[in-house]
Amino acid sequence: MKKIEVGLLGLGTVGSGVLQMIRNNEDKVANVTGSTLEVKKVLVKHPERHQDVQQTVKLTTEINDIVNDPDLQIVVELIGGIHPAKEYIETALRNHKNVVTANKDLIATYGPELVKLAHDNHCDLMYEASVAGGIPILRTITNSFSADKITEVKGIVNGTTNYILTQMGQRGWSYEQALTEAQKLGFAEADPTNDVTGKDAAYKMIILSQFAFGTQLGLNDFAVTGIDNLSAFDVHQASQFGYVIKLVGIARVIEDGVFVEVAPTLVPNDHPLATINNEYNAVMVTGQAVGDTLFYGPGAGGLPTANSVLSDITSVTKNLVLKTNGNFFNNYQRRYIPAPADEVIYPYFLSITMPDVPGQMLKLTQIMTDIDASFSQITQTEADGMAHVVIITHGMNENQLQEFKNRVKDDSTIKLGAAYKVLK
Ligand SMILES: NC(=O)C1=CN([C@@H]2O[C@H](COP(=O)(O)OP(=O)(O)OC[C@H]3O[C@@H](n4cnc5c(N)ncnc54)[C@H](OP(=O)(O)O)[C@@H]3O)[C@@H](O)[C@H]2O)C=CC1
Ligand SMILES: N[C@@H](CC=O)C(=O)O
Ligand code: NA
Repeated sequence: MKKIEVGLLGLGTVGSGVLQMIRNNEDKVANVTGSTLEVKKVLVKHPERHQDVQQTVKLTTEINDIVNDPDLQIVVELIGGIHPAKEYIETALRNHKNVVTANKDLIATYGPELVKLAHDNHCDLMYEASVAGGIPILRTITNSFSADKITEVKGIVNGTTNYILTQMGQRGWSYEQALTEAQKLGFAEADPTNDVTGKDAAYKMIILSQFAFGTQLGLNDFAVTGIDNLSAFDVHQASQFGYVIKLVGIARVIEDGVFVEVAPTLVPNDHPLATINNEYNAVMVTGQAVGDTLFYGPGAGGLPTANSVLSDITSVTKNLVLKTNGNFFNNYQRRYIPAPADEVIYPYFLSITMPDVPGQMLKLTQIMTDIDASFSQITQTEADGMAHVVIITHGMNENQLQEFKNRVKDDSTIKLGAAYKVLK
């Protein structure tokens, strides 16, 4: 049986999982692909931290040991971040090595140019693990929705923030305590800023939009809000109304355009996304023909993510056996047109502080009336002479919301704390 040699870049949470899975599932991989897999070399930064594997695999700190090794046919990039991962992948592709990566930062930012480089060199470039860790979502969209018109992809695509929100809500942990635990468990990025600010989820929505709608978005094309400013008060108020706040990514076809956003969002308690807890993710794909479908699984963690990496490695291996490498992982392409703001309509959760004096509520009601918006639910609590008013509106479009924000900004007595979309 043919042997395929693999070079691994990175031996952290995911890299260790990949090494373990290749070794533990040797027979099945051989059976499925018609070829055996061997990890020949692993690139690390701190070899002294990996003494446990030093007897069984060659560790190196020199990238050229891997990208210039003529025997290696697959390079698996699991170091993360843009640089030097980008340069390492480029060299590997130029040297005709097939590449598998879990790096959403890189694919969301430089995907098209890396895809072209792979294609020009007749190599595969696959990245199933870059979105929603262990959920096989990219291959599902590209293969199983190939003919249906996808109208919306939305979901929880960051494990760290979902873990933090769950632990804060269910166990009363502080934000810091929950984040520290998510880091210990290997869910968070090396620098968790991207997780908590929503950037990691935004990268994943960029990739999901490529697969679902063929669009090539950049981070500046849509609004991204993380959970780093989410207040415990708002979480509590939302729960009083029968909602849970989740960090949700939405990519939805509206008219001829696509609306994309990542933000804390109110999810009704009986909505499937409300039940997704801890590091688990869920992606809801709606197709014109199929209707709603839901894909659920661990969004972070070593072995679950390694499983997605292995699905790519075995696909590349099958292509090597059949000599069919060099096809696009996803080849749907369409020009991105932003959705018209007046057609992006959602109810909103508005959290407002204002002096607890006569006439204030009238002012707020007047602003809502002026912008032609209306209340669906409203509560008021008082503390220290201030009224904290929480409103759930009826559907408002983005222009109305902006007008509301402008009007509130112009009124020195009314302070808008949060404006979150509400899912139905
Ligand atoms: N963790 C998760 O749950 C998920 C992660 N991902 C993605 O997978 C990738 C890897 O993540 P993860 O395993 O968590 O990351 P880790 O931080 O756990 O591991 C990174 C590994 O890369 C090595 N490394 C980092 N920089 C360099 C460098 N310049 N040269 C050589 N080696 C380097 C480190 O070496 P050393 O150990 O010697 O320091 C380490 O072994 C990232 O792109 C991440 O976004 C995707 C889905 C889920
Ligand atoms: N840090 C990411 C890891 C997977 O992509 C997350 O928490 O989801
Ligand atoms: Na995936």
